[in-house]
Amino acid sequence: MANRIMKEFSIEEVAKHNTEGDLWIIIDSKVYDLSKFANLHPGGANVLFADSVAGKDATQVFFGLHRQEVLFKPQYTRLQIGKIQGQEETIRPLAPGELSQVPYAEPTWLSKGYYSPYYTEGHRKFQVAARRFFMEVIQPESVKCEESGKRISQEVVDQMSEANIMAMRLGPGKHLKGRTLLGGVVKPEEFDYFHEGIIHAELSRVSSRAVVDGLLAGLVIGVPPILNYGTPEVIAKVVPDALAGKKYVALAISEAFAGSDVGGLQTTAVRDGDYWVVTGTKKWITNGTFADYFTTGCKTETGFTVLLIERGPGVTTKQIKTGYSSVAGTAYVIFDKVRVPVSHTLGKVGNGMQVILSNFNHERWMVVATSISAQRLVVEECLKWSNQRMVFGKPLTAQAVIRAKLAAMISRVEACQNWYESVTYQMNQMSYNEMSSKLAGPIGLLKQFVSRTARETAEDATQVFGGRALTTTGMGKLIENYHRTSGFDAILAGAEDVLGDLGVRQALKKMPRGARL
Ligand code: HEM
Repeated sequence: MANRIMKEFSIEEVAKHNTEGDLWIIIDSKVYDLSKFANLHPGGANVLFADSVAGKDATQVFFGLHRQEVLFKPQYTRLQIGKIQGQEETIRPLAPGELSQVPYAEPTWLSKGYYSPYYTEGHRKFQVAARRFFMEVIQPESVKCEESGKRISQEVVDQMSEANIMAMRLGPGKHLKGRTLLGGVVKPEEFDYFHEGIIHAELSRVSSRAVVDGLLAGLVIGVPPILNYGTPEVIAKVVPDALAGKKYVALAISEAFAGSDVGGLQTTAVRDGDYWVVTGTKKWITNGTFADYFTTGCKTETGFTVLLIERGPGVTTKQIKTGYSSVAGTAYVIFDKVRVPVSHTLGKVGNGMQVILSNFNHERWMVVATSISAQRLVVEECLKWSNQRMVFGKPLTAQAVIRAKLAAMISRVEACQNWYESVTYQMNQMSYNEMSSKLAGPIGLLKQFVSRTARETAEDATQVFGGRALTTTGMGKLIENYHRTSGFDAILAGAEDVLGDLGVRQALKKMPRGARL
């Protein structure tokens, strides 16, 4: 539309076209001819013939009922026949990479005029490139997959692997060596956890909760145990293909018998010469429906052991219907006497708990990063909506009760963000082992806090949006999705209460023996 030369009309001229069969309206300085469209309008024809709409400037009423993206759909863009003389549009979508100017819609470090002790100009450049990539490549795919429930397309996986998104989602480390990250905007040796957090945040900003998981979250949690505990042969066989998007990996720990209680698992692996024979079931396995490899927690004679199981004879996966879209590929996995080479043992036999626990920190921190970004988007949606929505002749923000909800939402997301940044800074300074011993507790507490505030914000946002928050399409569609799925973060990667308890138990272990009042 920007390239088309627009005819200019006066307000008086538009006003003459106000009848059935000859209907024009103005939205944000643009003139639309709805004469033929009226009978196709999803909201019905008669609402368009109202005196306050037909031939008039309908900007306010339009934005009380539609998201701006409606106007940018090609079939509706075509309805524009010109613009009003002397007026310019004020409402436009953000360009790829552009920051939102809505207060609190971006973290402080991205807000003009504010400072950060953690983020550098390099992080900022990286963020711009990441936002552009996620808006251009991932957002359209997210909308498509969320609707169809189909897994992410191979074309998008290929683009992600070309930009090395999957490799970056695993965090800093040797696996980045020699890779060109997002077109070279950051060098592998400079890449830190703040960079990685940006990837998670930008992904979550453009994707529904299910798509965040569908975009290969299984790999993010399933590959680190291979990288950290696999033999060089196993790493060479699996990791390059996984990071190139040619093979898919899932982490298979939880079972119907045991979720956060890893000690209660019942999948068994019994030695038979150079093989393990694995029998058991796994539940809630993200990306499991399409995974080629399963990083699997098993009970062995001498304790808990992690094995890498390749899809093959004896491995069956079934899709589980969940409260979010099947794009995440959540699976029930059955291992029926599966023969697994002993060389596919990750770490020492009986030492599986360490393999899994050390991985949990990164997974939980990632959930925190994605969850905060989603929460922030909800704050932005609520600020915009309550500002534009007119009730009893005033914006919704004229109601003190709405402002109080906004205050609570903003405070929660800012608290989460600041705690997250402080933990991320610690991660940047610590070795992997140091992180395991010093940050398991704080990350558990942080995740508990973030998933709780997420659900409180989901409740508040639903009240702010009212009935619109109950439908999967239209004004409140993001809020509906968030309200339905924000609880996932309170369960996946460790149940909220268990994580809070972990944090306290870790603190109690470190209490000085002589601590007294
Ligand atoms: C270019 C002009 C317009 C287009 C392309 C358009 C398009 C649409 C679309 C696609 C929907 C389905 C819901 C959604 O996706 O948001 C819708 C719903 C609706 N539209 Fe329009 N519309 C236009 C103008 C108007 C105007 C001026 C009014 C003024 C009364 C209006 C009233 C409604 C109503 C009442 C609904 C139902 C909303 C709901 O279910 O919550 N539309 N419109």
